[in-house]
Amino acid sequence: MASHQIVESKNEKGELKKYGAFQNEIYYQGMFQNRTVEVTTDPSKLEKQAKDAMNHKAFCYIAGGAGERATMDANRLAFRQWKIIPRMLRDTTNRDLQITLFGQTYPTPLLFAPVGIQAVFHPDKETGVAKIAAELKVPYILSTAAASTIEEVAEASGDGSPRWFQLYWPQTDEITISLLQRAKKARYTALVVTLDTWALAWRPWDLDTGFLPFVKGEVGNDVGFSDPVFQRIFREKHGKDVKNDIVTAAVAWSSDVFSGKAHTWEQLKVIKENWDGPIILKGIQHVEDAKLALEAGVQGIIVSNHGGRQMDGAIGSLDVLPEIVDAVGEKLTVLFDSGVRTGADVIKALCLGAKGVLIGRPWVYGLGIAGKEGAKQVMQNILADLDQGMGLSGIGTIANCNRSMVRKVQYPGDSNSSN
Ligand SMILES: Cc1cc2nc3c(=O)[nH]c(=O)nc-3n(C[C@H](O)[C@H](O)[C@H](O)COP(=O)(O)O)c2cc1C
Ligand SMILES: O=C(O)C(=O)c1ccccc1
Repeated sequence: MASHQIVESKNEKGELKKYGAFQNEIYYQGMFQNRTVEVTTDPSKLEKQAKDAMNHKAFCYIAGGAGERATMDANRLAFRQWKIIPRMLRDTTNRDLQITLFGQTYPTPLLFAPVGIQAVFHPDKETGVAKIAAELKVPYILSTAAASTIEEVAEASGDGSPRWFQLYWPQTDEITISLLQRAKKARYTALVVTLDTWALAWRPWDLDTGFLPFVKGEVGNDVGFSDPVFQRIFREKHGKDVKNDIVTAAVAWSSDVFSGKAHTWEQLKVIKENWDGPIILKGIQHVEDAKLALEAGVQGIIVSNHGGRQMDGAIGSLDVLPEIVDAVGEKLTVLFDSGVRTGADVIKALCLGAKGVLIGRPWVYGLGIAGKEGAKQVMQNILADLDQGMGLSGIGTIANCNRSMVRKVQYPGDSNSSN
């Protein structure tokens, strides 16, 4: 049972713990109070725990969203309104959480969403999270806006561990191609191209706290600053090396990557010509864009509104998932993120047709609270909750998730807690 192996661990005598399944592992730790890190198991308390533990600006950066956070609310409300209809008298004692994406099998349906500048949350940063992701065998998706380099994260994640690269698409093709070559060489197996953040949104919390460290050159430019093509172009233009003027270099890098200029469908050609593995477009919300993605010849999409951090007023991401799956789900691998907080949320997204689910803020809070082990604990909690919830819903394998098991119902009291 691949889903059980990854949480097997040994006691002091070297015996395998008899509690193998995800939920038993967490129950066991809770009952005997031997959790190695104290991250709450209550999703509605996680944000508050992070707020108390973290530097104020860094906390606001994670917890904040675009505008009045209406899309963040819509993401949660959509999850509240979709309800699970459990099945009974099915043998689901041994659950299998495996999925297969692009020919690769993974023991769970979760992925670490790409998250930038992780050094501002904890010194463990990307390299630390990549390590615990490898331990969990959950794919780690490295952001272009990282505080570690492509090569450092590959090294930390180790041979054979699943890692994908997320591209913030530079305006300069030569730089794009160089990033893709580096990611290929460092054996990232899939490429996520984020489409919704060619300019940063109006984010009041960051504006009010003055949080934009990568533009000032403080942190978060490691992928760019370590790039030989970016370095050469910078030298030619400015007559000096990146390392001798990181403030100017940061402006040059961030204005190439977050240029305020959207690319076009035609320009995807450059990426397709320079990447051998699967290409996944992140930030799709409109069914017509999903169809254009199919026409463009990519292999997957991530139905996402960036966790409500980009277009405020945009629809809750879960609400567009069914129509997108109906339109392209047989031909494209449809992944999902935005607003996933619990095991039940994962089940809902899978029942609505997602083939895998990315987790954003929750593990970042865990990272802020207790470093990489905190991030790991949060993912394990969601996995345990998912494992248990699958059993209680009569779902033995991920393939059993289907639309007959969910229904949209609007109760007057539905609220948007667990942001
Ligand atoms: C602090 C933070 C930084 C993020 N940085 C990136 C990034 O560098 N690249 C990217 O594609 N998405 C980024 N995202 C968006 C996530 O990948 C994901 O779409 C989002 O967090 C999902 O919503 P959720 O937080 O409600 O789970 C970031 C999200 C957060 C919270
Ligand atoms: O904050 C984000 O959502 C994001 O995608 C980002 C943008 C710039 C730098 C780092 C992360």
